[in-house]
Amino acid sequence: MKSLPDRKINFHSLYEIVDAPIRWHLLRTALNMEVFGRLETPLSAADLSRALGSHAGNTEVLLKGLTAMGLLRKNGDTYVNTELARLCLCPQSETYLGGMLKSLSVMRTQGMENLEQIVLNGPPAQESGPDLENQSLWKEATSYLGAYQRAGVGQEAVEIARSLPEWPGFNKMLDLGGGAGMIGLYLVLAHPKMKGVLFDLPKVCENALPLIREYDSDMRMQVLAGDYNEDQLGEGYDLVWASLNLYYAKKDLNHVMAKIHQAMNPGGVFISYHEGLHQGRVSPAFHVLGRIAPAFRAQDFSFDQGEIADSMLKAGFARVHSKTIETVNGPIDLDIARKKGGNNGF
Ligand SMILES: C[S@@+](CC[C@H](N)C(=O)[O-])C[C@H]1O[C@@H](n2cnc3c(N)ncnc32)[C@H](O)[C@@H]1O
Repeated sequence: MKSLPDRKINFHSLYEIVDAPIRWHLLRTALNMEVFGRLETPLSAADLSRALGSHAGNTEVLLKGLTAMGLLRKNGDTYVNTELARLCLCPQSETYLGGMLKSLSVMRTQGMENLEQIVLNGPPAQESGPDLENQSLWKEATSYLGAYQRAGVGQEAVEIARSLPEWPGFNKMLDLGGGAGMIGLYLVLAHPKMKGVLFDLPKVCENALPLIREYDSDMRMQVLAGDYNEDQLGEGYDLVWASLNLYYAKKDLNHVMAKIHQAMNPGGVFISYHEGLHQGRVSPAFHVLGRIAPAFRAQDFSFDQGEIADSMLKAGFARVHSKTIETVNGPIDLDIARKKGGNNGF
């Protein structure tokens, strides 16, 4: 006779894997139907369904699901946005992340519906994912990148840069591949005198400039359009900031790094903010999984831990200090490089 297994396995994490797409379907549907925009003030499911022209019963099911996910609060018969939904999911908010989340979901899951075929046969013969070197894609992304940068990433950059002993002496900074340019703008406006330059692809700069001017009446932030693989980056920088954008320099990272080094003043500081994969590229999970769809298309573009720091040293930076910090973008490696000269003692 067989005996029953004498084990008590905690397999709850497997349910969470099954549930993950459910959460996204609920959120995507609510974003598409502009549910959050209407729940700034409390509404019952019946009132909301009248406003949306939707099925009353299923509108209530949707609202209950969003409440269970912590995006709405239920009070009696009415539903209202939580703080997170109010700030990040209402289209009228300056920190609306709905556009970015929808675009991320496409980038992160493209091709996954045929995953068995891809695992069996290898990457599709024709590239099927978004072309991340396409200027138009980044141009369209500028407005949602701006909201993302205003939602805390800009302030995070300020905290990092302000903790540098060189901070008070900075006069000019470069936000390299900065997209909407808000991170550079936060840095510049947090400093009494520093001016800034956003460097990005020409079509992106066209969209970024009016966004920057909304906040920068003194014109402390300028825009320099170009491709960092081909063009010069300007000169005289005391601080260079590059976050989540050096992937497109990967064909020859050392070449771009040498240009960054050359564009900086003696004693200048270069802060790189990128993921660093380790343990044979299986960790951190957030980055491994977030970029696994392109990896299946043979476009595994994430950085290894130490890759950027090595390139900084090859380019002639005197010293690199690296550390991993927890961010809204998961664990991020900060590689802080110093150029010889100035008052930094190298
Ligand atoms: C993921 S966004 C990151 C934006 C910003 N640094 C941030 O952290 O929010 C990548 C940026 O790199 C820029 N980029 C891509 N290829 C580039 C190139 N060859 N030269 C300059 N910028 C480039 C894109 O236009 C886009 O703005």
